Formats: sequence, C-alpha cells, structure tokens
Amino acid sequence: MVCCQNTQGQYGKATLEGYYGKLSKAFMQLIKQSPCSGEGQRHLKIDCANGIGALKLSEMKPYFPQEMVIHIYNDGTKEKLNHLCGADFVKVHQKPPGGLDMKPNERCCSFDGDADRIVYYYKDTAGHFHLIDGDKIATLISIFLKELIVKQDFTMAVVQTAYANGNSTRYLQETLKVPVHCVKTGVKHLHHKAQEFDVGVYFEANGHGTVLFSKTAETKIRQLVKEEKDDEKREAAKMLENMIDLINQTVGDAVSDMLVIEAILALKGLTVQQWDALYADLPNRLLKVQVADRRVIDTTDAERRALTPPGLQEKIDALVKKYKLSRAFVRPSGTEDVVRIYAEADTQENADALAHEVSLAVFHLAGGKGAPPQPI
Ligand SMILES: CC(=O)N[C@H]1[C@@H](OP(=O)(O)O)O[C@H](CO)[C@@H](O)[C@@H]1O
Repeated sequence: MVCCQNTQGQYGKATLEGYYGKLSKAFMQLIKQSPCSGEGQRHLKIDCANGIGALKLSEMKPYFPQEMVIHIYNDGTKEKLNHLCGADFVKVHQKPPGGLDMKPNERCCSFDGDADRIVYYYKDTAGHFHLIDGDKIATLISIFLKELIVKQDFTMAVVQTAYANGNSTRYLQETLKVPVHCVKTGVKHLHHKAQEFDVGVYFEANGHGTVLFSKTAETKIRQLVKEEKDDEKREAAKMLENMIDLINQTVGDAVSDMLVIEAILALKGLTVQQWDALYADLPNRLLKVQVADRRVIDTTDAERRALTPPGLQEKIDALVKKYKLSRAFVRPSGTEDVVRIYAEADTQENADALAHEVSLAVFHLAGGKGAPPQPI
C-alpha cells in the first residue's frame, strides 16, 4: 500500500482489491504460458496458522483462476493463533501441522500467523514427511529466473543466513553456479544485500523472503516485451515481466510467494517430489537455551562464529570436529530472550547430538538459567 501510494500508483492500486487484482492477473498470465495449461486443476492445501492469511485468502478466492483450487485449513474459527500449526511449527518440529489431513503426495503449505512466511511439504506413499523450506523455495525460484535471464547481462545472487541448509548453499553455488551471500538473521539484512543485484533472491530457511529486481533490469524487461522480435525471447521477457508483478518486492509475503511457486511449478511441469529432489537437506536441529543475559554472546562472520564468552567458539569447533558434514553456531535471538543453537550433520542422530552438546556448552559458558538442557 505504501509503495503504491509513494509511486503514485505505478506499483499498483493502493487498495486490497488492487492487490488481489494485480497478483491474480500476473498469475493468470503466467499459467497461460505453461505447456500444461488447460490440463485440469491444481489443488493446494494451505494451513493458515489460524492467522490473517485465512481471512485474506478467503477474500481473494474469487480472483483465482479456475485452474487453481485452494483449500484453507486452520482458519482461526476453531483454534488459537499458531497452536500446533503454522510455518514456524512445521519448520522447527519438522512435522505436519495439526488440523490438516494430508494424503500421500499432496502438495501442502503453511503460512505463519502474519502471513509473511511460507513452507511447503508433502507425505510420501510410505508416510514419510518431507519439508520444503525457504532454502528450497529460493532454489526453485533461482533455477527459474536464471534460465530466463540467461541471455541478459544481469547480475544475480541468492542471499541466505547462517541457518540455510549447507546442501542448499552447495547446490546453488556448485550446481546452479549462482553466487550466494550470507548475512545476519533478520529480513532487513537480507533485503539490503539483495538490493545490490539486478536480480536478488533472498529467503530465510524459515520461509521468509522474496525477490528484488533492480530498476535497470525491470526497465529492460518491460522494453523487451514491447520490442523483442524473436518470439522465444519475447515470451521469456513476458514471463519475467509477470514475475515482477507477481512477486511482492516490498516485503516477504506468503500469498505472493505461494503464487510465484505455484506458477513456477506449473511452468516447469514439476511435481512437489521433483522439486524436493533437487538436493537432500542435511539433517539439522534448532534449539534454544535460556541464559541470564544473552548479550554475553557476541558474534562475527554473519553470526557464524562467537567472539564471546571466552572459550565458547573453541568448544564448538572441537564438538563440530567429532561429526561428518557438520556445522554449528550459536547467536542471541533478536526477538526472544534466548540463545539459539543450530547444528547440522550427516545423520539426524548426529545433528541432534551435536546440537545438544553445543547447548550444554552455551549453558555452562554463557550463564545458563534453570536446569541444564536435556538430550533430544
Ligand atoms: C532462527 C529463526 O527462525 N529466527 C527468526 C526469528 O529471529 P531471532 O532473532 O532468531 O529470534 O524471528 C525473526 C523475525 O520473524 C526472523 O526473521 C528470524 O529468521
């Protein structure tokens, strides 16, 4: 709304109808370009965390094309906000939300309460739960955009935080050959870094993120749509133009991100399983520990190393060495009175053991409160 006002309507009409209309128009144009367009309906189950997303998605339903059918769960009529559901619950517990019945291979997603995060997931035929988090969302979007800008002289990068899964960073850098930058936790840090590129994709692992296009890139794309003589190149420019209109460039927005993802899956003819199979996440664990004063922990290197308290980083380094493909870091939360611990390793048992050992080190060296952390 603010951006629409400040650009005298160039970014869109500053009303809810203006927002719904802009997004649905761009989405419809995009799926029309899909090779499987007209081949039946796409269904998506959405857990709205009993939050605002349910209200707004219901209002938006009439704007969706008939090819896209959304099913809203946890709409706030029965349970409390975020209770056993929502994007954070699904990401942290690595399990499905309550209140959503999932059939094998069905594509599902969760918003968080204020609808600025989104994670996808599905259950396979053996009943195993597969989480597709912000890192895999950034990867899908990057694959799609990289192919479209291949002939343009645009700079492109992905911005992540230390919480990004090690295998996502490896895939982006080594397979996709896209530069990756790591910044401090919090979208403001990711947003600022992403502004340095023509195409800046940024996502936190928890599903908070978006894509930014520079003014130069946007002008060039809109000009190509009008002037490009080669049909294939003009179609690619049109897709990019619709992507620019579909993505919310002002802030991470679960509704906009969901439509971007659905459009890309349709255009690339990808199933949720094929998307998930791009790379395998390294098993990981996120824990928190209460300390008397979390400011005793000072970090550097985009929060990947602790400078204080003395001895803590050395202890973490020694613990990390015990496991394969391992990595761990600690940082004071910016939103809760806790210290967060992240660990990843070759197996879930090892990631859990490493996270627990690091949480004990934090407890003993950084003034832990209450009882020492228990093994997972
Ligand atoms: C590990 C984690 O998920 N941290 C979250 C959380 O920040 P903390 O500083 O870790 O409390 O809340 C932020 C605001 O929603 C979000 O941007 C960030 O990613």
